[in-house]
Amino acid sequence: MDRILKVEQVSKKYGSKQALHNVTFELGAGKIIGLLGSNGSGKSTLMKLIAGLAQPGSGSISVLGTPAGAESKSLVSFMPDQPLTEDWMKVGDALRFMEDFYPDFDPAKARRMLEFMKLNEKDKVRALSKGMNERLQLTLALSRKARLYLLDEPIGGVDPVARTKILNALMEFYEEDSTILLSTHLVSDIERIFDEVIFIKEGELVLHSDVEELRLQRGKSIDELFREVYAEC
Ligand SMILES: Nc1ncnc2c1ncn2[C@@H]1O[C@H](COP(=O)(O)OP(=O)(O)OP(=O)(O)O)[C@@H](O)[C@H]1O
Repeated sequence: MDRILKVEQVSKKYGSKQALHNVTFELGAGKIIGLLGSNGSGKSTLMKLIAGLAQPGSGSISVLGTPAGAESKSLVSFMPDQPLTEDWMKVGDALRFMEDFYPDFDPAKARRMLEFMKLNEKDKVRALSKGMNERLQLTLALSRKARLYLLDEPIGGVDPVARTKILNALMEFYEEDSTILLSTHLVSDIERIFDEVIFIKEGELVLHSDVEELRLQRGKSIDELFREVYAEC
């Protein structure tokens, strides 16, 4: 396996709250992986650690052999659950900001994505609906040339039609030798795009599997399995 990400025995506490406990997994190249878990299970914390924006209490994370942190930032594009943009910006300003900040930002790809997303460079960011804003954030994150894309709840608060549009954009603009780790708790709408899934529950990894194998072994959809695992959450 061409390994992109290695997470080894990672734990993280906030005060006395154990947000992650002994999480270990590896991801290969060219895959879309669903990071699935109910609210508060530790998905965003794990994403931030992989992005190098916070440090684990113990354990280690590396991206293509480089420890997560300042040096791995050129390999990882992160779409956090909070927008990357400022309210005063127009969509075009957001593109220019990304271009100034990230040498690997591809403005031509961003413009193609904007067109697909039906966004206009003259649109004001603060006037965008939640769904349109998520389309913009996804455009910004996917227009960098990274090896690993971390998308934290990219379909969080939007209706099913907008979700389909966002997922179609993901499939259309995804670079096939890169890896996407996408967190969500809205499993049924999105499971069709996953090659692998990771289930995280109360800070612990409870399952990491290839989606086809899982469907064959258990004879259930990922959504059905998700509902079983998180039934009491
Ligand atoms: N900065 C923080 N300070 C204290 N506790 C935190 C902090 N960030 C997260 N937590 C706690 O850590 C646990 C994991 O939170 P996290 O945001 O990683 O979960 P999540 O799976 O992303 O949840 P959601 O789906 O609701 O976004 C939760 O119990 C949360 O309350």
